[in-house]
Amino acid sequence: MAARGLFRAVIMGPPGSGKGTISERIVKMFALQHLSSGDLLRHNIHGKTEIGLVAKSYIDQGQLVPDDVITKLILKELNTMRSNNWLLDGFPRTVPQAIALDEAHQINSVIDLNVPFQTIKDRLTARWIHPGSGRVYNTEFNPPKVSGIDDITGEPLIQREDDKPETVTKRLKAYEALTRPVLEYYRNKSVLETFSGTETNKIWPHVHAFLSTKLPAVNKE
Ligand SMILES: Nc1nc2c(ncn2[C@@H]2O[C@H](COP(=O)(O)OP(=O)(O)O)[C@@H](O)[C@H]2O)c(=O)[nH]1
Ligand SMILES: Nc1ncnc2c1ncn2[C@@H]1O[C@H](COP(=O)(O)OP(=O)(O)O)[C@@H](O)[C@H]1O
Repeated sequence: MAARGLFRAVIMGPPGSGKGTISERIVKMFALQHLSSGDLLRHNIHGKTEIGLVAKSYIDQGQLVPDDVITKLILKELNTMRSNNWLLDGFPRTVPQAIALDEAHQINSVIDLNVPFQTIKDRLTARWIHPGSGRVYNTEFNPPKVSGIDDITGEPLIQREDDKPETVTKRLKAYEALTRPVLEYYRNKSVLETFSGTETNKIWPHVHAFLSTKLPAVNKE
C-alpha cells in the first residue's frame, strides 16, 4: 500500500488546462513515469481492444468512461510501475475513482491546474496530437516545426474527434458535475496544490518550484 520513499502525484484540471503540456515538462525535469488515462484509452481505441470499443462511444459523446472500466485499466497499469515515482494524468476524475485509487496507492501530491473555461475553449480547437506518443501541439502556442508533422518521429499529427466545440462543452459540464468534487476530496486530505492562471508558461515555474521541494531535478531548465 504505502510505498516508502516513492513519490506519487496526480495532475488534475479541466480538459485543455495544460495537464499534458505540464506533464511533459515535469517528466523531463524530474524523471517521473507518466501515465495518462486519455492516452491509454486512445491506444486501446486505436488497437480496437474490447475496452477501446466501449470507451470510444463515451469519449466521442464527451462523456466519461464508466468508473469500473477506467479504474480496472489504470490500476492494472500502475501495478507494472510499483518501483517507480509516478505522475498520473487524467485519473481520478470522479470521487469513486479517487477512493479506489486510495485503496491501492498512497498519493503524496495533487497538482490542480485552475484555468478559466473560456481560455480552454479557444485552445482545444487548435490542439493537434501525435497519437503514438501523446505529444501535444497547438497551432498558436507550440506549433510543430513542420505543419501537421510530429517533431520527433516525422509522423502525421491528428486532431482529436472530441475537441469539436460542442463536445468540448459537454466535457466541461462533466468536469463541473463529476470531477470538481474530487478537488474537495483531496483538499480534505491536505494533498491538494492549486495553480491558477491562463498561460502555461506562467503556471509552470510555480509547479516547478513546488515539485523542487519534493523531488531532486535530473535536468536543468
Ligand atoms: N494558447 C495557449 N495554448 C496552450 C497553453 N498551454 C497549453 N496550450 C495548448 O492547449 C491545448 C491543451 O493543452 P493540453 O496540455 O493538451 O491539456 P490537457 O487536456 O489538460 O492535457 C494543447 O493544444 C496545448 O498545446 C497556453 O499557455 N496558451
Ligand atoms: N479517469 C477517467 N474517467 C472517465 N473517463 C476518462 C478518464 N480519463 C479519460 N477519460 C475519457 O477520455 C477522454 C479524453 O481524456 P483526456 O485525454 O484526459 O482529455 P483532456 O486531456 O482533454 O482532459 C475524456 O473526455 C473521457 O471521456
